[in-house]
Amino acid sequence: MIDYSSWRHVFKLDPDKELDDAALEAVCESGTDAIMIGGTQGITYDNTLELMSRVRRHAVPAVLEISSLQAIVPGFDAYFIPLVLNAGDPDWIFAPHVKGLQAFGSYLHWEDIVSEGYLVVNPDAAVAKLTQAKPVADRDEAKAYMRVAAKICRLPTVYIEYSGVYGDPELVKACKSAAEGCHLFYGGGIRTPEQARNMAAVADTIVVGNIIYEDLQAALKTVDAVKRG
Ligand SMILES: CC(C)=CCC/C(C)=C/CC/C(C)=C/CC/C(C)=C/CC/C(C)=C/CC/C(C)=C/CC/C(C)=C/COP(=O)(O)OP(=O)(O)O
Ligand SMILES: O=P(O)(O)OC[C@@H](O)CO
Ligand SMILES: [Mg+2]
Repeated sequence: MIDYSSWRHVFKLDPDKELDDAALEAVCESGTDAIMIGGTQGITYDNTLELMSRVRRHAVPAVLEISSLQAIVPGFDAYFIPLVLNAGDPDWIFAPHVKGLQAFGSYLHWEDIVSEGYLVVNPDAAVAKLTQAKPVADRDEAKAYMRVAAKICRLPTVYIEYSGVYGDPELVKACKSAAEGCHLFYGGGIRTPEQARNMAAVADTIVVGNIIYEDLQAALKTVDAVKRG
């Protein structure tokens, strides 16, 4: 079973985006705790397999955040399975999971599966549109979602997803105060060491994505900011 409890920093790589070998090596050897592969749009079996194989040249743990039944590739260290807490279309809460278990049930190693309560806070993110995410009214409501995930559903992890924009550290802090043993991931809009440090102060793990493709050197600086203070 993968031990994500000590992870402070994760890079999220998108199979639908280009990254040359030198950049990929820099990301994998950066000192980040893990590589998460995932995205909402353009995720296929082939592009996921290709990216996983390239990441596998390095020792860093590699996990898949599943967004499509058609792109579940064997060979990852663990599989993170999102359950969208504020999905407006309830089919995104359990329907693909039922299909997934029908398709893969007998091949499953449950110790490699990590359930992830997903709170989609940025209404403009692709995942918000896909799942018709209900707007999160305020910090109090975010905290209540967190309690539903941690205390009622007893999920092991929650992911506060702001994909594309930098979020509200006070909202994340409120969620953390209600997490009680549930591991809190934060992702969205981290572009500077200061943003990385600020979110790492309130979340258990920060996830850095788009900046890898926009400014690699800036992305690499977020690792040291979190891991070396
Ligand atoms: C052979 C083998 C290894 C067997 C093991 C198989 C296995 C692990 C089976 C699991 C069975 C199972 C329960 C499957 C569920 C499958 C599934 C499709 C679940 C649905 C997940 C879900 C709710 C997806 C909705 C979208 C979502 C929440 C995606 C998360 C990732 C995300 C938001 C990425 C960020 O995207 P973003 O950067 O904003 O978008 P772009 O793509 O535009 O960049
Ligand atoms: O791409 P960014 O905005 O860094 O967000 C990271 C991650 O939370 C996306 O799922
Ligand atoms: Mg993305």
